[in-house]
Amino acid sequence: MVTGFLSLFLIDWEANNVAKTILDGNLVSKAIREDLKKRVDLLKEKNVTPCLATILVGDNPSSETYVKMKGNACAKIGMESIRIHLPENTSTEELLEKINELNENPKVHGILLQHPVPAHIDERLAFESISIKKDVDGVTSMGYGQTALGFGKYPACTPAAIMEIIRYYQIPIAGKHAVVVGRSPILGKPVSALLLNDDATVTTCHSKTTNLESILSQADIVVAAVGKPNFILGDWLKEGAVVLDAGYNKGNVGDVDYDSCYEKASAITPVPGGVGPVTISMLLKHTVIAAEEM
Ligand SMILES: Nc1nc2c(c(=O)[nH]1)N[C@@H](CN(C=O)c1ccc(C(=O)N[C@@H](CCC(=O)O)C(=O)O)cc1)CN2
Repeated sequence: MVTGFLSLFLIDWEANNVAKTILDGNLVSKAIREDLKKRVDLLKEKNVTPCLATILVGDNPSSETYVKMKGNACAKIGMESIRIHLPENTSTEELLEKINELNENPKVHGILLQHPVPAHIDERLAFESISIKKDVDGVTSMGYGQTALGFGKYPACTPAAIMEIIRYYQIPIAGKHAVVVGRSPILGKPVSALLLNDDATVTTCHSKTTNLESILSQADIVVAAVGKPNFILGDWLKEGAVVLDAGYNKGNVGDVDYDSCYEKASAITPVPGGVGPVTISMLLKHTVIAAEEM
């Protein structure tokens, strides 16, 4: 029997129904990078320094920031990085040539081609030219296929980050209804596959989906990967849903309207400080694995 202040507190707790968890990507990231630092030190004792090559084409300021963040993150845990910055007018052939050089460079364990590339470049062809052994960003069709079949070594990094956050916070997914909003090749499609592989019942929604709100109202887990700022509203959610916001819109704004979704959710990732930092940690992790397996 609970009496007094405690009983009032419990009634209030039950009335609000859900305890909130802010899914802290910086915390998850810190744990991953601490482990990676130790693994990098061990590799260095064997004269192997994990090395990530990043390729940026053009002058998109956000992409410049992300590539810089990746290079800095490598340095912080003792990894090497090679930063290649190609001009906006680079041709597809020139880009393929550069990727080929990196494929053949034995010092390089992982290759990242920053998306998006300028419109005149065939991005798919460029992604496909990355050696599967060095596809630490999970962008090749072979990498995606392996991920979908459940034996991929390097799933695309944002989907991998979402799964890592789910694991870190021990959020149950088997038998849960996960709704992914977005179907891009390096986000919506692979995260749907990863959730399915972990026994969620997955609905993938996209721009032609009718009744999005009604589908979302049945979701236990929502992954927002739509690329539209503040798009998902709290009113659309089931009480107690877990919300993972993979949006990275201008001004560090997510795809989820945080304040209204926070009210409804039992757990939610913020932007910034949610999926983003873990995405970079997964890229480092995949590169370290590639170096370990060399
Ligand atoms: N080849 C790829 N291109 C792109 C990917 C990718 O995974 N592979 N993802 C996105 C952008 N992205 C990485 O490239 C990315 C975006 C945002 C963050 C991040 O940590 N954001 C911070 C805030 C940023 C800041 O402080 O300025 C956060 O959310 O806390 C990391 C990676 C597109 N392209």
